[in-house]
Formats: sequence, structure tokens, C-alpha cells
Amino acid sequence: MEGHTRVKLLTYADRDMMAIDLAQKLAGELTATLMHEERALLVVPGGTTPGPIFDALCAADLDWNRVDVLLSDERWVPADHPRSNTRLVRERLLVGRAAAARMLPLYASADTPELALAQLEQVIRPYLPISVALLGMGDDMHTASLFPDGDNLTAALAPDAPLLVTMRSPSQPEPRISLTARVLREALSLHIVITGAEKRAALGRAKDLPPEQAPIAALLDDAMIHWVD
Ligand SMILES: O=C(O)[C@H](O)[C@@H](O)[C@H](O)[C@H](O)COP(=O)(O)O
Repeated sequence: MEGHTRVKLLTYADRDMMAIDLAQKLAGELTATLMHEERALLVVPGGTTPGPIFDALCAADLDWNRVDVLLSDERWVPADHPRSNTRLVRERLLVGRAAAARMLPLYASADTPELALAQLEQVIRPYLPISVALLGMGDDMHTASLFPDGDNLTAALAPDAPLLVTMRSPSQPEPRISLTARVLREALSLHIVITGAEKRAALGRAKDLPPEQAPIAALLDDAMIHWVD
């Protein structure tokens, strides 16, 4: 791809192959981190794309009891809600060998994310920086919960952004909480997974747009993109 940002793109033959290869890559990076660090912090997305990757990753043979798992973003719904990303991670990633990992919270039972933000930041901060991050992307070029029409996008993209922001978008049924672009960019290894022609086209547009219009653009210099049709 050409444009002002050079996109590093890996294309896979089919979805099963991508899930297996990507899970192996993430597991290898976690293992490498654990060779010189006491613990590793793995950030993962919610949504529909990562399930098959979690299914492969949870079987990886590594020292999961030294791995902390954190979501890139969460929808403000209880952890047993069908739209909860926490629920997805518990059901699809923290099973099998990976059940030994520790999940850091990105949700607390409070009416709004604003009420829990400071407390969640305090819990998460000691675990930074992120060792390995996997992110998703929407057709609208959002990543994590950094939506182009999000009410807190400017703060989320600032070079000195806090760890977490709350986010509301007219396109979303509930408020969100999200890691900021700065924190995601500081990940030692950053992967973005996208599927289908529409997201590939959106990525092509994003590389020539400012992050205020295409939030994923804030991360493209630092990330490896994994794509399958
Ligand atoms: O909670 C979420 O929705 C995510 O973390 C979000 O950033 C997701 O990665 C993209 O929206 C892609 O979602 P799909 O994988 O469902 O297309």
C-alpha cells in the first residue's frame, strides 16, 4: 500500500490459518517477554473478530501464570451481558492453559464509566507498559473505542493522554471505556487484525487521513496489520 503512512500488512489464505498463525506469533512474543521480565501484559480486543484467535491462543504452551490480560476497551455493560468484552475473554481466552492467566478489570459495577475510571486506572497502571497488544478495527476506522464521532476522541489521541478515557458515540448503544492511543502506541509489540474487503478498503483510506477522522491512523506506524478476506 502507498500513502503517507507505510502500512505493514500480512495477508492470510483463510481465517483458520490466520487464527493459528497469529496465535502462535502472540504466544511467541509473550514467551520472549517472559524470558527477561517477571510478568507480561497482553492486551486484546473485544468484538466478533478475535474469538477464533482466542480459541487457538488459549492452548499455547507458555507460562500463563505470569501473564496479565487486559481488554483494549469495554462496553459499559455487566460482565455477564452478551455484549460484554470481559465475558468474551473469560469464555474464549481464559480457558485451557490460559486459564492460569490473570485478567485485569476494565469494568466495575458503577452506573457510568466516569465513576470507575480513576479506580480502574489505579489498578492497571502498575502493569504498564503493554508487552503485546492485539487490536481490532471497525469499518468506520475506529480501533479500541476510539470512534471518529466519539465525544472524547481529542483527549484519547493527545500525546500526553491519560491511561483511560470514557467514550460515547452515536453509533454505539452503550458508553465505553478505552485505552488511549498513547498507551497503545507504547506497546512493545502491536498487532491489528482485520477481516473482509470493507475493512481492507477502510484501512486503505485511513492511511491518508488524520487520526481525528480515522483513529486507527494514530497506530499504523507502529503496528503490523493481519488481514484475511
Ligand atoms: O468492543 C469492541 O467492539 C472492540 O474492542 C472494537 O474496537 C472492535 O475491535 C472493533 O469494533 C471491530 O469489531 P469486530 O471484530 O466485531 O468487527
